[in-house]
Amino acid sequence: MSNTITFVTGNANKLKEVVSILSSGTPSEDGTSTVGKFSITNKSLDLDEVQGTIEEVTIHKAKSAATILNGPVLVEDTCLGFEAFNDLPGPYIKWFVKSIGLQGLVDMLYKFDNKGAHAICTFGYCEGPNSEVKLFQGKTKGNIVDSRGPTNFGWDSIFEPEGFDKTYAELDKSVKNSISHRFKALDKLRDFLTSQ
Ligand SMILES: O=P(O)(O)OP(=O)(O)OP(=O)(O)OC[C@H]1O[C@@H](n2cnc3c(O)ncnc32)[C@H](O)[C@@H]1O
Ligand SMILES: [Mg+2]
Repeated sequence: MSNTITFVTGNANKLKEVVSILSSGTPSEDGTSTVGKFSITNKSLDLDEVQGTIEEVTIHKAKSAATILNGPVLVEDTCLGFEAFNDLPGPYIKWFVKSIGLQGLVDMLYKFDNKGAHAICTFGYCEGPNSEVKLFQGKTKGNIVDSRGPTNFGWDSIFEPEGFDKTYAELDKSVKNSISHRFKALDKLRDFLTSQ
């Protein structure tokens, strides 16, 4: 089995965070990271996303990527769910951001006192087209607030993680990358890969 895993994503900001977290802040120049015996490289592809739970969406993404690339792949799907909405939009958050914007998301919670939200990141690792997909999930709780900070990465500017008075967008990248949903999921993935 090849020791090179391809991280497949169409999102440059995700990729930056993954490389930075896996290389503990000092990424190699070509964006490749090393975890245990594995070298993680990347490819930008927009994979089809099915409807379903975050697990189903991630498994489908991983299988599609492993089939297209015919080798070991890593994919990731990110959810943002509101407590007042029984964890919706969840895996559909991307389409909500696109269609109603950040202010629209804030307005969805206008009538509710509970502004609680969960950011969930799920990595799917698949060794090849006929292999099972292994999932690694991380969750960070926070609150939805009026947009503060740069708005270049998804819903970062309206999510204030619990225990902080800054949004993800206002926090130093190194701080976000030490508490985020993505960091927690990568911690589990790193444990798995280093034990292989
Ligand atoms: O190709 P993939 O990896 O699927 O990249 P994507 O941008 O389509 O990402 P998702 O399908 O996982 O959708 C997640 C949405 O949440 C956004 N997002 C993901 N991680 C985020 C983070 O850490 N902070 C803020 N927004 C984030 C992202 O921009 C999307 O709008
Ligand atoms: Mg996507």
